[in-house]
Amino acid sequence: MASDQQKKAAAEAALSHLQHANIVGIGTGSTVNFFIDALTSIKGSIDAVVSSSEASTERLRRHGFEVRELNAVDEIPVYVDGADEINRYLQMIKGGGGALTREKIIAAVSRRFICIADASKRVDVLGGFPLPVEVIPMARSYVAREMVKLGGWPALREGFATDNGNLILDVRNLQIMEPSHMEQTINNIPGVVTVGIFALRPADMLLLGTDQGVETLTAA
Ligand SMILES: O=C(CO)[C@H](O)[C@H](O)COP(=O)(O)O
Repeated sequence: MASDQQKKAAAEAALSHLQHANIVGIGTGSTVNFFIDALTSIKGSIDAVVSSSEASTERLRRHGFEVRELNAVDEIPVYVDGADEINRYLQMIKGGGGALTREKIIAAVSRRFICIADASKRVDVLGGFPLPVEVIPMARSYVAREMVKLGGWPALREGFATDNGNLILDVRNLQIMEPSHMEQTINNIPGVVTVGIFALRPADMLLLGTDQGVETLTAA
């Protein structure tokens, strides 16, 4: 099955895990785009959505969803988002689309985080995918040097600014054996807005599109 078909199958499977949530948190990326499209079939049962990026907001509005500011909601029952890599503990690397900061904030507010992904995203050790780090522009070189001290090879994502007006360093060559520790270490570097490791708040459930169908995984 092509990866797009796997993404679509995982996205559609997420519909049956919303459990009548009145507010749904929406991630960013091509898998989430399939989810947004599928969500239209139950639009009537959702009061509003909270979006993690301008791109998702635009798609949601086009489909007629009410997009609510995060500050206007107290709690989000369920958040659905993709991942660039995910391990057996449902810890992830995210940020391939550059929306990692807003994604991490919405994940923190949400009661349940459902990750939807194609089979290629499932890994034993995080770090094969270049780790995105959102940085304040004036700290770019300093943070890059700090990444080198950690053994990484940082590269500026050329011609890209996040929805928050910041830059992204994509860091290769990191074998992330202790994701929570690495998440804290990198987040503590002055100038880092967010690192794309989601380990301190992992997903609660993974819906993985595979050639054999959609597998449902909870943390090992
Ligand atoms: O973290 C993300 C965006 O910041 C995405 O969830 C991640 O990049 C996966 O994207 P896709 O569904 O297109 O493979």
